[in-house]
Amino acid sequence: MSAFDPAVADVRLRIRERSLPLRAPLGTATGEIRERPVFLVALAGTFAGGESCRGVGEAAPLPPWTEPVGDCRLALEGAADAVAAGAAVDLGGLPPAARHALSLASVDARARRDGVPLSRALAAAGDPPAASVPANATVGDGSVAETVAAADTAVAEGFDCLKCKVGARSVAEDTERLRAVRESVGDDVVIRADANGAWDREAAARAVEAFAAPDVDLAYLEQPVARDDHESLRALRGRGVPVAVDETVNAPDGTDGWPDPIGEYADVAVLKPMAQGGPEATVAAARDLHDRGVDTVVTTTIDAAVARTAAVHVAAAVPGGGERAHGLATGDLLAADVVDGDDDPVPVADGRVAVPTGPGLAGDLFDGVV
Ligand SMILES: O=C(O)CCC(=O)c1ccccc1C(=O)O
Ligand SMILES: [Mg+2]
Repeated sequence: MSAFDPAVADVRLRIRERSLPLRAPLGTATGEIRERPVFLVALAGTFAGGESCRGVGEAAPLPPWTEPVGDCRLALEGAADAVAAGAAVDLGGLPPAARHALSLASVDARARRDGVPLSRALAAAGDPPAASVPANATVGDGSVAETVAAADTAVAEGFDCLKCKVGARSVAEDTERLRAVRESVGDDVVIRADANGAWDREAAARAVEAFAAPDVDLAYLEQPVARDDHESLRALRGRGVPVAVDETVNAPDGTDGWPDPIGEYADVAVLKPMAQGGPEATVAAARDLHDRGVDTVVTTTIDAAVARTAAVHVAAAVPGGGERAHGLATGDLLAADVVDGDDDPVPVADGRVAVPTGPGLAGDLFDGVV
């Protein structure tokens, strides 16, 4: 009997820790991201029906979206020890990145046993997952010239949606950056901005007013104010720029702190599977949000290829997931990954990612990485 999946016998859990440097630091309003610690986990055992059970998962902890790396390591080591001792592991009691790793390994194993892609296993029964999903390019903080150069490169690569980091400099400078990007890329490209909670209500209101102007034409502004400044989120609605929430709905302590009713506080919810505790929890949250009139955009926390591939399956399975761009073009931000670029099962081509069609995450592609 498995510790965290009652259908699995003789269960074993292997963990491998790595640290993946970014090619260049990603500038955000809360500092630079330079390196990503990741834990790869392999689940092996035997299903009750006698079929072999193999699944791969990943935890890529990143505060404040998830628990710190040390807590994640302890949680995973504790789970592996419990599994080895035949004791129960309560996935719900683990912090989100550790929970993501184990629930991903578990759903990958079940989808591989059933011979269906992870996206199919995650989607609602009568609702086929998207075959491909659009992705936005992620443009870090930088000077006007650097921002325009990054935007132009992304558009030349085929992206028609850009997400620019803002909030690291003044609202006036960010407006200048976005206006210059709009001027350079033209009217057919969707531009989003992400302030990572940098502003108070007054600065955010100035930003919204400036970004609503036709010479910027922002599609949405992500996390303009601090995660728990719910009333400012509500006050910023309906002023010409849709509001997206990220940190507000991706906190390590779960959904308890979400503003309610969420539809009064946000037009769009950015869901990070790594912060939501796994693929299944993320799809469930997206369905709930959809019922409340809030669209979901799925993004990574700059994860390694295992969790990035899982996020692509999740994006394909959420309601309307094939129709809007997701934050899934983060593989190229890494200087090294757990598979070579040539083996990446979810490359971005022309601004889209094809959803892998093999069983589970990507067939047995990741079995060697743990
Ligand atoms: O959404 C994207 O384009 C990529 C993901 C991204 O921006 C991100 C990556 C790591 C940590 C936080 C964030 C964020 O959305 O704030
Ligand atoms: Mg964000």
